[in-house]
Amino acid sequence: MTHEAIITARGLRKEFPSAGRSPVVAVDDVSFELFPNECLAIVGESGSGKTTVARMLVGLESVSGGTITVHGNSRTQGVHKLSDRRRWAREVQYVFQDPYSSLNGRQRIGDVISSNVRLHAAPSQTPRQIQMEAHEILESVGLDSKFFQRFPRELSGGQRQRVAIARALAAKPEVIVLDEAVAALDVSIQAQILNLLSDIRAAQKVSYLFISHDLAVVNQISDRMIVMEQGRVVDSGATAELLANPQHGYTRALRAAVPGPGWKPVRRDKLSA
Ligand SMILES: Nc1ncnc2c1ncn2[C@@H]1O[C@H](COP(=O)(O)OP(=O)(O)OP(=O)(O)O)[C@@H](O)[C@H]1O
Repeated sequence: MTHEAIITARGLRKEFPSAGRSPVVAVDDVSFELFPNECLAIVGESGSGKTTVARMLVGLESVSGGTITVHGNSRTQGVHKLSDRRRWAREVQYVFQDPYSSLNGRQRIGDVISSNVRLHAAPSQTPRQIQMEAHEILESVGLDSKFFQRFPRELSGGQRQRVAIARALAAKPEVIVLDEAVAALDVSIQAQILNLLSDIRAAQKVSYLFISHDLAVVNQISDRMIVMEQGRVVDSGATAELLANPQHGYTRALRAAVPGPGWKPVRRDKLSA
């Protein structure tokens, strides 16, 4: 891991207006860094502000205070030019929680992927090369050529989430934000997707900002984590250490709430994935 962060958030703040009352402070003084090829988890219960942080990063929400930069370039002001939008998209892609609503039902899977490849392709790339690349990307997420002609409704939840990951990869991003990306899936399918994400990270040197309320999942995939409660970061550190020895009462409470007999943190160096 080099020491130059890709993403740097400093004192990030988000207020939402609330009719007749003082604004809701969804994110309050949040700071973190994301380094190349690492997986940083943002953990917290529903409403703690995780998604709002991610939405500010990708420009889906304005920033009320503080800064968020990618390679030192501010994302606080938003972008207007198409070329800047494309650059932002190449830097950071977003995979949403719900694989059922995040894909356009009328678009074939092949088109979902090839349209994103095309958007970020070099001008010299031919349509045939773009098609081939789209096939390769689908293959890399475990979906063979027969999926190219299919529609989202013909796929399972896990397969759809593979498509959503493939669509993100088509932009060749440096960072993928995974926002509760396995939360809607059965536990066995979750494990397959987490393994896939680990394989992709090993092969492609991509970084993940992995948003989740589920410490068992975070334990499997992330190197470091920050814990959010009511908009603030209350705990942070290496995932295995923090889960073994949570510093903050809130992290201890989250940790204690993880279901399953004999649940214990797994050291990353003992993980096979
Ligand atoms: N557009 C909005 N307008 C007003 N309040 C909002 C808006 N979006 C989020 N909030 C509020 O901001 C707070 C943080 O929400 P956020 O969705 O970021 O939390 P979260 O930790 O991601 O939870 P979840 O996993 O349920 O999405 C909540 O109190 C939420 O109600």
